[in-house]
Amino acid sequence: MVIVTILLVSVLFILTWIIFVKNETKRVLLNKLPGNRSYPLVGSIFPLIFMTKPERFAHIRGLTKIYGPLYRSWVGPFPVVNLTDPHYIELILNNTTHLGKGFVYTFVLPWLGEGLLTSTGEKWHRRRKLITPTFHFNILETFMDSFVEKSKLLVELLRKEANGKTTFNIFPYITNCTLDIIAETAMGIQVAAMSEKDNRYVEAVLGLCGEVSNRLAKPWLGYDPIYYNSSHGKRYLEYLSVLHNTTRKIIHERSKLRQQQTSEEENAIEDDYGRKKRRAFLDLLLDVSKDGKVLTMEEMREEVDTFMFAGHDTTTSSISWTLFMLGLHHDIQEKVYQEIIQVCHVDTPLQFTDLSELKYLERVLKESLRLYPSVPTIARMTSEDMKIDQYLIPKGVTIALHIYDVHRNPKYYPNPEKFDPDRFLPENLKDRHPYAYIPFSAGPRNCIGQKFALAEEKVVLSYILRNFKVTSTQTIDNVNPVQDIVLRPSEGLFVILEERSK
Ligand code: HEM
Repeated sequence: MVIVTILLVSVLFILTWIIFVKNETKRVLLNKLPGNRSYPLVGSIFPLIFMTKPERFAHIRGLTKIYGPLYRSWVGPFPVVNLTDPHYIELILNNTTHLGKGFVYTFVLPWLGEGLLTSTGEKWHRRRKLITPTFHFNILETFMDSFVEKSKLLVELLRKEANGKTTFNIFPYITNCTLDIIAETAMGIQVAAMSEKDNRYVEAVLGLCGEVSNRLAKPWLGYDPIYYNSSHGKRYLEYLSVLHNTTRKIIHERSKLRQQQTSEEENAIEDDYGRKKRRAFLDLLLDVSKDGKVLTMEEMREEVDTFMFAGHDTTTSSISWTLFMLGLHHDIQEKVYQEIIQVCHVDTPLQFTDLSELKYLERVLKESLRLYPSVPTIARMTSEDMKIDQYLIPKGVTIALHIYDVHRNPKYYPNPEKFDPDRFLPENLKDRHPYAYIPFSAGPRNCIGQKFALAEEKVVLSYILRNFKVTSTQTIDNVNPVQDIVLRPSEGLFVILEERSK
């Protein structure tokens, strides 16, 4: 054991030294940018090592205040340029050159492989073209039945907690609901997460995302030989096995269902429950993987993993933070409620056409995503040298785009901490910089599921808010956000629900 440790430490030093020497030119150029002091091996993120996750999140926010909207940091031996002003963000996102992702994404490669989120170059381009039609606006209408059905089930489950006095964590309820929705709409199968008590898939997503953020804060864990021999790496592999087993099972179940279908059923316009039939995202993947020419089985698994994750964890975060904010602002919640009872009829389910009428709810959702963007930071890799202001940023540098900080920049959002949905009234939008609001990123690699997300969120929130009055029992100051890929409350989001009279 001692020999293995000595060997691993020696490998670590040699690797760090090689990267250090290789990065000499980059170091000279990037050290011209403002930024905090850097140390060998750990780079400039030394303070993060001793911090809790909420402290790390708060610390990174503080760096913008100290160094401004353009600063550099060193994550171990890797350079990162950080941007928090829309003018700089536009240079990266509105550009077809820097489409590759930063080194951070390599930590999710064993899980998501080279799916749409992580792939680059020609591979990404082909996949994006292939998958885009399955999330087209026109297809959303066929998902409505599923959004409504799952929302109703969620309301029934929440009813058991809604006694007007018990405080409980609403986050897991929302997670199970969005998981059921993505499984049914995109994969065409039922995972019944809402009916299970402890869902291993959900636990594994949470655990694996947490491991990725640990790797970032402890640079020595960035080296695979060290990581996979540590307790962290071993846990990562356990989570990975649960996740891949789940997605393989999903693919298997959908294939079996398709084989059982007669050609009559296949061509039917409606399913057995009289709901409009749709071609699920997974059906498209299965069709083009038949002979392995367009996608191999493993490539299909990568996309299923990508969409299962990106399609539920982000919407969970957004719905939950919206409820949290409404639970703190009862006046705004009341306005949303009034709109919902105007638009939605008691006896008939919410219709797709109703969604565009829920204008105030939409502004509330947008404002919540401004303050609590589900993905607080994204990254790109420069694929050629570029200039930002007077600084030359060389090829091969990770650019971190801090969406969270852009959205709280007082230059674009006066009194930025204030929850004010009217910031999204058309008259207040017209003069705002187009890259000052980017919860779904922007440009060619923007979120493919953003219309899906907004439609789903409106339905789920309408059903919850029509049935219950929500009160948050945490404050903004003690809710402690953390970034485990997605923005999460460190301990959960605690609320009291009170049943509304029908
Ligand atoms: C509130 C909900 C959501 C938010 C805030 C959100 C946000 C984002 C962001 C910021 C990106 C850019 C990531 C990057 O550059 O690394 C992204 C990409 C992506 N999102 Fe979403 N997302 C949401 C919901 C969804 C849903 C529901 C799906 C699928 C059904 C989805 C699928 C994807 C995929 C596949 C990509 C990669 C696109 C590409 O690179 O071509 N997202 N999303």
